[in-house]
Amino acid sequence: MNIALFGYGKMGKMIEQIALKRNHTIVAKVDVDTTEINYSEIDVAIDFSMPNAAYGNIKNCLEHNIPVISGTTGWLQDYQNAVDLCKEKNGAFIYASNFSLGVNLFFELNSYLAKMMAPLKQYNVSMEEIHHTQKLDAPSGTAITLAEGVINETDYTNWKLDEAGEQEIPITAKRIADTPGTHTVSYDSEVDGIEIKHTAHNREGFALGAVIAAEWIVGKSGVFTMKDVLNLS
Ligand SMILES: NC(=O)C1=CN([C@@H]2O[C@H](COP(=O)(O)OP(=O)(O)OC[C@H]3O[C@@H](n4cnc5c(N)ncnc54)[C@H](O)[C@@H]3O)[C@@H](O)[C@H]2O)C=CC1
Ligand SMILES: O=C(O)C1=N[C@H](C(=O)O)C[C@H](O)C1
Repeated sequence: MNIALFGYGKMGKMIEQIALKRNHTIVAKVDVDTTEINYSEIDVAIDFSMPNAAYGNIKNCLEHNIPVISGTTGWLQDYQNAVDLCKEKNGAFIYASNFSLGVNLFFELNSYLAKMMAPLKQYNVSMEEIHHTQKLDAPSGTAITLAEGVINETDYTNWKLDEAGEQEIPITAKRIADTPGTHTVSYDSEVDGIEIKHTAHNREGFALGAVIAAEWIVGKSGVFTMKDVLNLS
């Protein structure tokens, strides 16, 4: 497969390594200073760029009928526009806040636990995410997906960074050097606590998941999620 990388930073470079090992060809490495892109040779685009760049990259690819995988976080105010454009162009698009298999299993576990905890009003939920110090957005996309998973199963209505109101899930974002991504969901009562935690040891899991999603989407049309790719419930 001919892959174009949009964003050639930490993730772009890791995805390149994994893609080459899986016998794909990288036909473009598009970064902030790229002036020309030959769309005709691209089978699929993988965007891990920046919050202010992701939607523009996705739009350009969909307008050139290129299927797009996006892992960039912090641009979701434009997600619905991407969905609408994808449908209008009969294109193919996946956004995932986290492409790793482990986190996608963790999302399922989070929803299952939230469903069990929903009637137990003596427990309050909270979340913590820890990432490296170069991360631009907070809270992480993964923490937002986890919060949405809890909101779908409980009476919580929203999430909030730091101090939260009555029906809101408080999310704490910490920035510590060289931390690829750690997410904890906690339920606390006066007498005990329950925690589930996912720790990324490096970026390989994210990159492999993105390449698997790219392999999966070629030849399809529609807006998909990692649940579709991994065939999860
Ligand atoms: N969904 C997932 O599984 C994961 C998502 N991420 C997200 O992916 C994004 C990238 O992460 P990193 O590679 O760690 O960041 P990074 O800062 O190392 O790389 C981002 C790259 O995008 C480039 N860029 C800026 N404007 C651009 C434009 N208009 N077009 C193309 N490239 C442009 C930057 O110059 C930089 O090289 C972040 O939003 C991060 O939160 C990161 C890891 C996993
Ligand atoms: O910026 C990162 O590094 C990561 N970003 C994603 C997020 O915001 O959840 C995924 C992963 O946690 C690493």
